[in-house]
Amino acid sequence: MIEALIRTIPDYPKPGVQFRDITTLLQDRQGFAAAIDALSLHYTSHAFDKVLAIESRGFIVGAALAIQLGAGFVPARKPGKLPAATISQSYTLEYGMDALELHKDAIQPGERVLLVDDLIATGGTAMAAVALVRQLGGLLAHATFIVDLPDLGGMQRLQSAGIRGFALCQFEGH
Ligand SMILES: O=P(O)(O)OC[C@H]1O[C@H](OP(=O)(O)OP(=O)(O)O)[C@H](O)[C@@H]1O
Ligand SMILES: Nc1ncnc2[nH]cnc12
Repeated sequence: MIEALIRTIPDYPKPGVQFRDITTLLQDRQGFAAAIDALSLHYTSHAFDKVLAIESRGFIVGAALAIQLGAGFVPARKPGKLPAATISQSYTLEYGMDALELHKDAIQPGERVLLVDDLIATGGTAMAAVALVRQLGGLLAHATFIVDLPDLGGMQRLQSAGIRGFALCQFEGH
């Protein structure tokens, strides 16, 4: 059901990319709630101090999930957006390059962190977030997504870093 509510836009933002658009899921009141419930249900036997979500689509999923899991919310933002002292990590995307920043005081050493984004493709974005959390001494063993694009290998990269990834649905191809 969740998969059926996600729209595919061919050749966006550049030729060859099949863009998996979650806005059609978010605008469906039952679909959005079902997605957050399913992600939350997956972690009933876990305890997290913080949900760390990635700008910008990750914020939508991460904020809702943080409330359901009873965790604090930490935004990982694109460069120049966070007002206090930050650490930074650059990465490559399916369609470009970018960087992520985290407030230095957003995570305390030993805190258990759940990484949240709407989608994992190459895993470049998620791995940058992992590096930032670990630099601050956070414990990051789980990452969760609505969509996984398995052909791009992101989940395997997470697994190699000792992180257990979970996604509600998969789309084959790019
Ligand atoms: O696994 P990867 O290859 O790193 O790609 C996944 C990332 O790409 C998208 O974000 P995007 O950078 O397009 O930003 P947005 O959320 O602001 O649209 C998506 O929301 C993930 O964060
Ligand atoms: N194919 C894709 N669809 C939507 N978001 C993405 N982020 C990276 N690749 C993507």
